[in-house]
Amino acid sequence: MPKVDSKTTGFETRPGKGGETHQQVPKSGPHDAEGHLTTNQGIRVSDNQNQLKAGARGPVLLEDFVLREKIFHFDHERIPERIVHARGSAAHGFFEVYESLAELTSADIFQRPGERTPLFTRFSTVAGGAGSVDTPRDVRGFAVKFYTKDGNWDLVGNNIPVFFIQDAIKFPDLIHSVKMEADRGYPQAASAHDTFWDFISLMPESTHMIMWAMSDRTIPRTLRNIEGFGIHTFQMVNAKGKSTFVKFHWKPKLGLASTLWDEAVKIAGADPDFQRRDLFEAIERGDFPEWELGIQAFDEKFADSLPYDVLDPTKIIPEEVLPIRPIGRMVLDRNPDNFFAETEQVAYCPANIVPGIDFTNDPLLQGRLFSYLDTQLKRLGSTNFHQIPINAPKCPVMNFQRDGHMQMLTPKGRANYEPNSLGEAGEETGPRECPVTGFETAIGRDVAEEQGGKLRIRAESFADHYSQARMFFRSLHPAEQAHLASALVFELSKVGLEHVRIRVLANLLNVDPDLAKRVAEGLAMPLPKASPSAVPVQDFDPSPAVRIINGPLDLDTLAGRSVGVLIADGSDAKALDKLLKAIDSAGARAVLIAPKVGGATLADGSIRKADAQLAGCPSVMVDAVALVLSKEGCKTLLGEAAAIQFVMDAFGHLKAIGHTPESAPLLEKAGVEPDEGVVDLAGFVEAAKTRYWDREPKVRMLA
Ligand code: HEM
Repeated sequence: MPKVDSKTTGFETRPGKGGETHQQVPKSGPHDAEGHLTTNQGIRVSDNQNQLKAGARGPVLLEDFVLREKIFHFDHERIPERIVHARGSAAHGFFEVYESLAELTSADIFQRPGERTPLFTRFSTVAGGAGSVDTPRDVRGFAVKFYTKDGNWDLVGNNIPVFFIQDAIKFPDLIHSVKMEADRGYPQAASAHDTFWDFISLMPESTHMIMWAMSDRTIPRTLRNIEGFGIHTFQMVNAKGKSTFVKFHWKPKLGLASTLWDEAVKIAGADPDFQRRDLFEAIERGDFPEWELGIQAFDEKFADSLPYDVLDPTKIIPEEVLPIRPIGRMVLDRNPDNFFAETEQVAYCPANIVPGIDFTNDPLLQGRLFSYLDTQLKRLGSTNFHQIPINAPKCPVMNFQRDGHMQMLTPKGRANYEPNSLGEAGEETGPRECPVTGFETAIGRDVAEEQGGKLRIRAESFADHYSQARMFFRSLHPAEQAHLASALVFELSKVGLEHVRIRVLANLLNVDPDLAKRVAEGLAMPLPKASPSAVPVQDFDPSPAVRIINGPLDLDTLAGRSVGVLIADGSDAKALDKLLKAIDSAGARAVLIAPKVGGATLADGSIRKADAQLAGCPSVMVDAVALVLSKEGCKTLLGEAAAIQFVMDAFGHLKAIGHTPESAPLLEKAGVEPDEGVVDLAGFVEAAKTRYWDREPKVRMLA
């Protein structure tokens, strides 16, 4: 008998002759409504379970256009993934400007206080393929497409304010070296291998970036906890044509937070989509991630006063030297409707700028201006990819460009060129240029330099490769310094070529002799002589703003974080509810974890459903843990390796552990040596707002 399953589908479910399931529009209709499955030509399909055959067991007929179209489309579902930044997660949102920036820029987006501009932001890792994991040690891409009234502006940055190379001509070499090695096809999404470090060891200009890349910045806890940087110096140009140099900074409202390396490795196994899931779920539950956009604005005189070149993308201007002016905020408040249509097909391009913003002569930026459009033609298959909804500007687009693969528009009339005089015959003449509102390239500095000869050289002002690397290392919290040194030991331990390790050590000596010594000891290698530096290394003042721990964005908070609450049969319902309420009030998300996903029978006889099964939710998935166990429940878990590991890892990853007195045997079995981060349930929510860095030397041998 057909079954009407109206609650879930509104369709009738009936078995076919071979026992297969057919979900069908009810025979009684309505047949004029939506809900009918069709081919791409709009032909309604009567059977989506069986091919057209000659006889029930006979050969398939070539005329089965329903089958052929379906399989044809499926066969072509994959498109080339991005050559870099292939794995990404994205969301829609808006930018809201705080005040008019008319004195700096004529960009429409920055004129009217409080005005919102829609945007689409994609975060990514760099080296791994589209199907790789979320938590390798890697730079995170931070690309924002602003759909302004004057056209699309793309700010295509990273979560690190500097880059590996100074000249775009080295980009293919850099990426070849970090990707899977050419002959063996591994490692995936990892820089810890010979070819990457071989290249780096020969590129002293990468030293500053290597300091950032080996720091905790490249193992962020979530995508909601990263900063973003435009990296290059750009220009803002006001209505009078006056230009000002700017650097763009995104500051996360939830602060900066990282994982420990051991934690990142374990997350990769427990949930390869950890950061993608986190972003998606936060937005789904209305916990919208937010960043503040700020600028460092400066003139040529200031630029000339700096001991480094502002056109060099391996340098920062420390916030202590030039404070950041907040200019607006970005809120991500809507997930994509379709991953492929939006996250995959979005095409960011640093060349997409709007009147009021302009490039500089940064040689890395200049090369990027060519690369993106070129690669996107290959990736998206047509010059018309700007018409894909996620890429299409939300302002009028009118020109005489025509035709091409996958042209979606149907321009009318004869005017596909200009100048034309078709208007005189009463016909449509099409759009025309506008010297008043059209994009004008800023007449910036370096005009004199541009009049020089054609030179394939690197500017001498780019020659200091070590002073800022030293400044960065010396600005870090001691725990971060130890992580950085250990990361170098880890990566170089995976490098089989000894001469490469020696060359890296020789470069590190220029950064900081103590760092080089720690890494050499960690590798059990003697220290070589320092490599030559093109210019003397300088001791700049430290920049505490680059720190995570105890830095300006190290917020003691539970907001936006997650807490794993372990329960088992016999747990106390009242204590549990009180804790859950406190976690919720602190702005965090409680994840109820039990040995079985169906839940646990609490002491009062009630059944509490779990959010996750213990074996499938190790403590690396959460920011702090609470053990709400009864004596009996705890006793049972003493025989469960997942429970012991849960506690052991939480302790080893320096997380707060709240617990009932009855949970003590589990702490003991997990080797927990109580400290100020191991507390009773009453003190837990406060304790859970931070990690316990002082614990680290007791649980880990760091370099
Ligand atoms: C400051 C230096 C750089 C930054 C911050 C940067 C950032 C990014 C980001 C965030 C993406 C991913 C965009 C997305 O989510 O779709 C990306 C993609 C890409 N980048 Fe870069 N990049 C840099 C340097 C370069 C250079 C020097 C080149 C080449 C000369 C380059 C070529 C590419 C290419 C080809 C893609 C793939 C684009 C696509 O398929 O849509 N990048 N970059």
